[in-house]
Order: sequence, then C-alpha cells, then structure tokens
Amino acid sequence: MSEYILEMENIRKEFLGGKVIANEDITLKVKKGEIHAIVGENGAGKSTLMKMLNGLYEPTSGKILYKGKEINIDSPSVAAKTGIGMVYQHFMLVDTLTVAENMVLGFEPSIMGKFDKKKARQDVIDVAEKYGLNINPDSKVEDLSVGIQQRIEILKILFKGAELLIFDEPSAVLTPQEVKELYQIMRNLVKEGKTIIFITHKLQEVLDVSDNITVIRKGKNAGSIKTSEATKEIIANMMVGRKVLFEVNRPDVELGKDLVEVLNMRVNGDNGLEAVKGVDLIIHEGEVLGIAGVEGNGQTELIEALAGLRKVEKGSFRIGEQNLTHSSPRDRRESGLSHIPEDRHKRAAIDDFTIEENMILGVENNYCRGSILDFGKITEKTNEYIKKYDIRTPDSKVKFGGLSGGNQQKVVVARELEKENRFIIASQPTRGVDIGAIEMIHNTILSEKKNKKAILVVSAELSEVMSLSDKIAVMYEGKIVGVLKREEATTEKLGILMAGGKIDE
Ligand SMILES: Nc1ncnc2c1ncn2[C@@H]1O[C@H](COP(=O)(O)OP(=O)(O)OP(=O)(O)O)[C@@H](O)[C@H]1O
Repeated sequence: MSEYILEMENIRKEFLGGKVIANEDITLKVKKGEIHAIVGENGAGKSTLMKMLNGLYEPTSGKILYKGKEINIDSPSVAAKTGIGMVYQHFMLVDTLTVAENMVLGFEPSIMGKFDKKKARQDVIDVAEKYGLNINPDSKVEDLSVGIQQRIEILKILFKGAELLIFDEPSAVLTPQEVKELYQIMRNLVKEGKTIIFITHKLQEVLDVSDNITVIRKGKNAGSIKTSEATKEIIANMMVGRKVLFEVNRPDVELGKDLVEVLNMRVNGDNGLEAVKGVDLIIHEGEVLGIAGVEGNGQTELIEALAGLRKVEKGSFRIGEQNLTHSSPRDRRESGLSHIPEDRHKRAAIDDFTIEENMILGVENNYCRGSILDFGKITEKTNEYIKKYDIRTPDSKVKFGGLSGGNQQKVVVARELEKENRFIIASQPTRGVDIGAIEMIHNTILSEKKNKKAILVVSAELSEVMSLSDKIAVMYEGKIVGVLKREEATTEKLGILMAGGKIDE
C-alpha cells in the first residue's frame, strides 16, 4: 500500500473560462498520520486546491488518489464519505442549538422514531474525551467562545468519520491561549491516527506544529520541505521569491498636537450589557497607539463606537476641534476618519460588487465630475492601488467575492489608507494576509505616521501591536488597564495585563 493517504497529481484548475488559472500542475503528497502545512502568498491557490478535496470544485485536469486509489470527489458528501473533512474559518453552526444538537444535525440518533438526546450527549462526551476536546454537550452555541465553536466544528467532522482533516487558517480567529490548545488538539488527532492538512500564513505556527510543508507560488508548486529542515527565512523565500524582513523600522516622528480624544467612553455590547466601561484615549499627530487585549474585552465595541456603527452611551470623541460623539459614519469619514474594520465582509465590502465599486464605497464624492461618477478616474485609481498594494487579480472589474481572502483585505486597506484622512483606525489590518503583504501594509501604516496622522491599531497579534505602536494600551473587561511605552513593553508584561493581572513598577 502507498505510504501516502493523499496524492494530488498534476492538478489544474481554471476559473472564468481560463482567464484565471488558480492551480497549474500542482502535485501534493500527504503521508498518513502527518501534519502537512500548505503555505503561499495571498491568491497563490491554496484554498482552491483544498476545495477540490472537499468536493466544492472539480479539477479542470489532474488526478486525486486517496489511499492509493483514484477518486472523483464531485460533492462535499462524497468527500465526507471518503473520509475527508474541512474545518472552515466561518463556522456553520446553529447558534440557538446546544453542542450535542449541532453535532448530530442531519443524522440524529433515534430511538423508537424519536431523537435520542441521551445518545447524542453521550456520543459527544465520548468523542470529545478521546481527542481531548473538553466540551460541555449541553451548552448553547451562542454562549460559547470562538475557540470552543471551532472545537465543535472539529467534532462534527470527526463524527462523520473524517480521517483526513483540512484546517483553513484555523488560528486566525483564536486568542493566543486558544491557539496553544488547538495545537494540542491537532497533536492528539494525529496520535489517534488522523492526518491533518492545514493552511496558514503564520510561519511560526508552521514551524511549531507541522511535519512537512508544501509551498505554492502563483498557482504552481514551489517545492516541499521537511519542517525540521526549515526556517522562517527559508519558507518566506520559497513563498515570495525574495528576502522578507520580519521587522519594520518605525520612523522617528516628532509628535504634534493631541488630535484624537476619547473621554470616559461607555458603550453597550449586543447583549445590552456595558462592554466599554469608561475608556480614555489621546492620540497625537504622528502617533500610533496600539490596543492589545484578548478578543472580547470591549475592543470591537469601542472601535464600532468610534466608527459610528454603535451608539455611545456616555462620554465623548473628537478629532481636532470636531465633536463626533454622535455623528453618522458619513460625517466621521468626511471629518477625516478612515476605518479598516475587523470583519471586512460585514462592515467594509460587498462581495457582488467589483473591486472598482468597492474601492469607491463611502468615498464616491472623490470620484465625481460634477454630479456624475467619473468611471475613467475610478479605473485609473483602482489600477494604481492594485499595483501599489499588490492585489493579485486579472483586472479591476473582477468581483470582490472572487478574490482570495488576503487580496480582499488588501482592497479594503488600500481604500481606507488612500482616502483623505487624519485619523486611521486599523482593526486586525493584516488578518489573513501573507508575509510579503504584511510587510507592505505595516510600512504603509508607518509612512502615514510621517504624514502626521493619528493611528489606532487593534490587533490580536501582539507582534503586530508591538512592531507598529509608539504606545500600547491594554484592554481588559471593558477598561484600559495599563498603558506602556513601546520601549517598556514586553510580551510578558502585556500578557499579564491582558489576563487581568498587575505588573510591578
Ligand atoms: N470562484 C472563483 N472565481 C474566480 N476566481 C477565483 C475563484 N476562486 C478563486 N479564484 C482566484 O483563484 C486564485 C487563487 O485563489 P485562492 O483563494 O485559492 O488563493 P489562496 O492561496 O487561498 O489565497 P489567500 O491566502 O488570500 O486565502 C485567485 O486569483 C482568486 O482570485
């Protein structure tokens, strides 16, 4: 028998009648019982390759062998029957049901024609225990953290009998603690005989958990390497074809006047309870203030309130002399606010619109000649930004929804950074973005510092907050529990504050 559980041979996948060749002659071999990382730049073709394993796409040409036998995976149900399961970034759970009910949805155990709840509960307990997943079968999904919801997704596919599990950027939505737990779960799965393929942009993660790495570059194989022989630099070089610097240079900028002021801000969360409990912030011209914190400590609500997407209950917010506490999002934009939101799909872009149409969202006035849109200018500017931000697309008229995740993010970043502004809010600005593009986005944000903009960066990645910020405020349970100058900040100190602890002076 073949030592490989999966062999993809000479896979080609075309879209738009051949206009886009997402995969070209790709060969991927995965051994049974290994953790195999797939890395590559945004738009390299990773998700497309995985979607062919999950029956969402069929290859234009090429062969897929599973346990040595050629197979034709023409639907997700065939993939599941074969033993292949995928854990997506966007979970597909019913919020109002319990863990056990979600788990067995679609193939509920029954006793005398009725749903056998007891068996469903026991099944969840058994499978969770076997893989160290630690889940309460009776919790309602809506009450659970993102990390636990991800475990339910994993359990769901294990239930369907998956032997080969595919994780698409599994840590992108997790807190650092949850990431550690996920690594452990992945190791347990392998110990129990499962095989894992995972896509990630985080090279440290690749080095920490994988056994082998395959790199895809511009739709083609750029080679495979054993993790024990790899370094971040080697992988980055294979991915991008050039040296990537892992550190940015923060320019020394003399700070100007205090441009942004947030005073005693109080904001409620979706559940009506207070999520932001009296936050004060001052950001000067030319200054980057970073907010660190475990997600769910009020950062999202604070940023939404500043962007005009959530009501301010108490307190005030101004940019320069303009009081914007209760202004509309449009008025805020016109006063010089740029906002890169954490969830681009919900807040920043429309999948069915083209790149050009998304590029002018909210800034239509900049593209008008008289009262009509100047389509020539829109195309010209969009093409300029496609080049500058290295957005990988055949042209500017492609639908936003057809772009790879990282390239979608670059469109939003380009629109927000290129518009006239004084205050930039960048929330998770590089989520899902590849290392080359992270370098570019970080440098662009820092060049705005030289232009005397006030910048607020919120990120779940401590390394991102630390490399961009002049000052770092830590948010915990709705409050700022500490502000450190960049020079004083260490991962340890920030970690203690993020967990609600105190640091000795
Ligand atoms: N349904 C589709 N229609 C048209 N083009 C598509 C479609 N799906 C993917 N593409 C194109 O195929 C290429 C590969 O995309 P894919 O999503 O596989 O990249 P990726 O490596 O997963 O990127 P990322 O890291 O940004 O998620 C991109 O140019 C993308 O625009």
